[in-house]
Amino acid sequence: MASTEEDGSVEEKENNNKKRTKSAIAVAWLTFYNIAMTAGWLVLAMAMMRFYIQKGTHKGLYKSIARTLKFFQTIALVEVVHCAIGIVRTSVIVTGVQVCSRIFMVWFITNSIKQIQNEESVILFLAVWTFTEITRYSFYTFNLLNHLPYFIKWARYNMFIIMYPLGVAGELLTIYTALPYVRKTGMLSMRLPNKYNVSFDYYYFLVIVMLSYIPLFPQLYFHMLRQRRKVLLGEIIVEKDE
Ligand SMILES: CCCCCCCCCCCCC[C@@H](O)CC(=O)SCCNC(=O)CCNC(=O)[C@H](O)C(C)(C)COP(=O)(O)OP(=O)(O)OC[C@H]1O[C@@H](n2cnc3c(N)ncnc32)[C@H](O)[C@@H]1OP(=O)(O)O
Repeated sequence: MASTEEDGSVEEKENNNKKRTKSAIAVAWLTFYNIAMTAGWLVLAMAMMRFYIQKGTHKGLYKSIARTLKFFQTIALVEVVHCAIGIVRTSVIVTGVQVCSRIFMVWFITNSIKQIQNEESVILFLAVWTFTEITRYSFYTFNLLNHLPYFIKWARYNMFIIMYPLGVAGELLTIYTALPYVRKTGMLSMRLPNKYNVSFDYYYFLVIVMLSYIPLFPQLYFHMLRQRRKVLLGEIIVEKDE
């Protein structure tokens, strides 16, 4: 009996040690990840400002930062994995929608349709994303290091109130501007007859994407409002299990 109890406590200790080691690894990885992402978006911010100061126009700005933007925005897919394996307490669905819609904007809209790259709406969503991500990743970094300045916490949970609608406006305007080019060129579309016997019209797909902002965006926005109440006002919020 005594030995069983002893075994039990050894096992328990081992499990606790494992949990501690795992969370230490998770914390180390997240700290590294968030520092790298803060740096990446800071580089983007500086590149955009330098371009604008030197050239005095936004024309050509997207092209000049496209590679860095594609790299750091695509890497953000890792955040869906963070949620899925449980190292951050965030919904996979909320994070998935946020990250995938951004990746879609970057790769399948702005990168694929050269004619729209100089639109003001592109600069609008780029500026908003950049500001948001610098704030968000520095918030996570300082939080993990237990040295979170209040102004970063304040900015993380207040600026989105304006930034989210502005970012969405930039994204929707960009897709809207892309529609005539997509219709004219028939890009990424498949018309019948073809050997796969499949028809796909990218133009209508984009219309559906635009419409999908109506049910999806409020969910992201209200999620952030709930997070805001929890973090800034200390409200206890019971989230439904997924
Ligand atoms: C294929 C075609 C798809 C087309 C889809 C079309 C539909 C699209 C509709 C959607 C529109 C989106 C538009 C969007 O792109 C526009 C913009 O972004 S504009 C700029 C403004 N944006 C924002 O402010 C972004 C706000 N969103 C977010 O911050 C996140 O993405 C979100 C997942 C929504 C919310 O974040 P989260 O739930 O993680 O909240 P918290 O930050 O409070 O964190 C919760 C806890 O998790 C910990 N955490 C999370 N991530 C990390 C990390 N990287 N490192 C460390 N810790 C992390 C965090 O600390 C919290 O922990 P705890 O509760 O323990 O304190």
